[in-house]
Amino acid sequence: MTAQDTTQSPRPARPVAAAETDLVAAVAAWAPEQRWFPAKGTTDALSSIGVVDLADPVGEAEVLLLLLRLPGGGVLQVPVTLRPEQHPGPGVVGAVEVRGRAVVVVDGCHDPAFLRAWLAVARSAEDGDHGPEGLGTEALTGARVLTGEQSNTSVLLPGLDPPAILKVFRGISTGANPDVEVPLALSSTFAGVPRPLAWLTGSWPEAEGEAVGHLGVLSELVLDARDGFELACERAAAGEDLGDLAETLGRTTAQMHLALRTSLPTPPPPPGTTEAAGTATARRVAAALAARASAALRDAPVLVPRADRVAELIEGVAELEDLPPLQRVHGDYHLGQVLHAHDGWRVLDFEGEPQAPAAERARPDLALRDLAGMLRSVDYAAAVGGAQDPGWSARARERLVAGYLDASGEGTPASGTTVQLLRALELDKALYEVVYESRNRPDWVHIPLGAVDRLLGGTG
Ligand SMILES: Nc1ncnc2c1ncn2[C@@H]1O[C@H](COP(=O)(O)OP(=O)(O)O)[C@@H](O)[C@H]1O
Ligand SMILES: O=P(O)(O)O[C@H]1O[C@H](CO)[C@@H](O[C@H]2O[C@H](CO)[C@@H](O)[C@H](O)[C@H]2O)[C@H](O)[C@H]1O
Repeated sequence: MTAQDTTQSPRPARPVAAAETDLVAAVAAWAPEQRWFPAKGTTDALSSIGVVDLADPVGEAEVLLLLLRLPGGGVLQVPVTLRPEQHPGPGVVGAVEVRGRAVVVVDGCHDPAFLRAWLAVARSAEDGDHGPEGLGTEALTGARVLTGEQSNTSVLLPGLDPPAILKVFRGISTGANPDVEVPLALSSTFAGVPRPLAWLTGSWPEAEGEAVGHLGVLSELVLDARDGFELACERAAAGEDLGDLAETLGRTTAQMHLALRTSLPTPPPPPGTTEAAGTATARRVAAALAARASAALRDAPVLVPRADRVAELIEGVAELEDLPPLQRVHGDYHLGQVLHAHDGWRVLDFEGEPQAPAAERARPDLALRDLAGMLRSVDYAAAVGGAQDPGWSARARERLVAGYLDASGEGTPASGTTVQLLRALELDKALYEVVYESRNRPDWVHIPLGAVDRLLGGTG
C-alpha cells in the first residue's frame, strides 16, 4: 500500500455466518448476470471469503460488503444493503431470510444507506481519518449509478462539496489499487487527472496471509465533460474530423507520460543484472508480446489461422536496438477513458486491462502502448460512429500521433522504431480486444479482427 494509506486502518472482513448462507447464495446467483461481473463465460460457483460490515449513520439499513472468490481465483466485492421491506427503485437483488429475519437485499450502489456508510468511513485525502466534508442529507441528492459499459461501478454524487464520483472496485486485490495510487501521485503535477478525494481499504484472508487492498475511491467529478468515445463517434457519424481534439489528446497523453515518469519513477535494475536499454529490453518486450499473443490465440480460436504472421511481426520487435526505456503507463488507454472538459482532456481509470493479472498491471512498459491503445480506439469510433470517409480514421490518427510526438519532444516524422513499435502494440491491443469482444460484445468482434488483418497485411 502507498504511504498515504498507512494512517487508515483497513476495514476487516469477518467470516460469513451460517445464518447468512441464503444471502450469499442469492448474491452469488445474481452477480454473474451483471455487466461488471469479471468472469464471464464461467459457470463455476462463487464461494464466500468474508463480509466487511459498515454502519449506516442513520441506521436505516444493514450495509455489508460481500467478498466472493471468483472461479479464476480473484476476489469480487459486492456491496449490499438489507432492508426490512420492499425497496423502491432499481437494484433489488432478491428477498431472503438472514439471521431468522425476512429481508430485501439491495445492490448497495443503488442504496443511499451504502453511500452514507461508505462516505462516513472513507479516508479523506485532506483530513486523514475523517470522512469527506459536506455530508448533510442533501449531499446525496441526485446520486445516480452510471449505466455504461463498466468493469466497476461508479456512482455520481453531484451534491457533495466538491461534486464527486464514487468508484466501487469490483475486482479487488492486495496492494494499492492503481486507480487510487496513480491519480494521487500525478495530481500535483498533471492537471489532466481528476483529484482523489477519499478512499476505503479493506482486509481479508488469503492463503498467503491477510490481504490489504483498496475497495473504492471517491474522486473529483469533472463537470460538463464529454466522454471521449461518444464525442469521437458523434464526429465520425457527422463526417466531421476529430482535428484539434485528436492533436490535443496526443499532447495530453505525452504530458501524462512525463508526469508518470517523474512521479512514479521506475526503479533502476538491481546491480549485477543485464537489464539495460537496447536489445535486452527489446527481447524482453518481444517475449511479453509473444506470451500475450499465445494467450489470445488460446482464448479466441478465430485468431489461430493468423498465428504465424502474428509471431513474425513480434519477432521484428526483438531485433530493435533503440527501444525507449520502460516506464509506468496507463495500460488500458482508449477514448472511453478520457473526458473532454471545457479546459481540455482528463484521463481516467489507471487500473489497467481488466482481464490482465493484477501483478502485470503496474509493470513498467512502453509508453507507446498507450498511444497504440488510443489509435485502436479511433478505429472503433470510425466503425461504431459509421464514418463514411475511409480517410476519417487516417486523419485523426495522424493528428493524434503528431500531437504526441511534438509534446514528447520526439518531433515528426516518427522514427522507424516508433512506427514498428506502434504497429506491434496496436496488434497486441487488437488481439486482446478480439478476446474481450468475444466474451462481452460478440457483435463487435469484427472491429478488432479487421484491425488484426490490416496490421498483419501491412496496411495498418
Ligand atoms: N472524475 C470523473 N468525472 C466525471 N465522470 C467520470 C469521472 N470518473 C469517471 N467518470 C465516468 O465514469 C465512467 C467509468 O469510469 P471508469 O473509471 O473508466 O470505470 P471502469 O474502470 O469501471 O471502466 C467514465 O467513462 C466516465 O464517463
Ligand atoms: O474501460 P475498461 O477498463 O472496462 O476497458 C475494457 O472495456 C472497454 C470497452 O468499454 C474496451 O475498449 C474497447 O472498446 C472501446 C469502445 O467501447 C474502444 O474505444 C477501445 O479502443 C476498445 O479497446 C477495453 O479494451 C477493455 O479493456
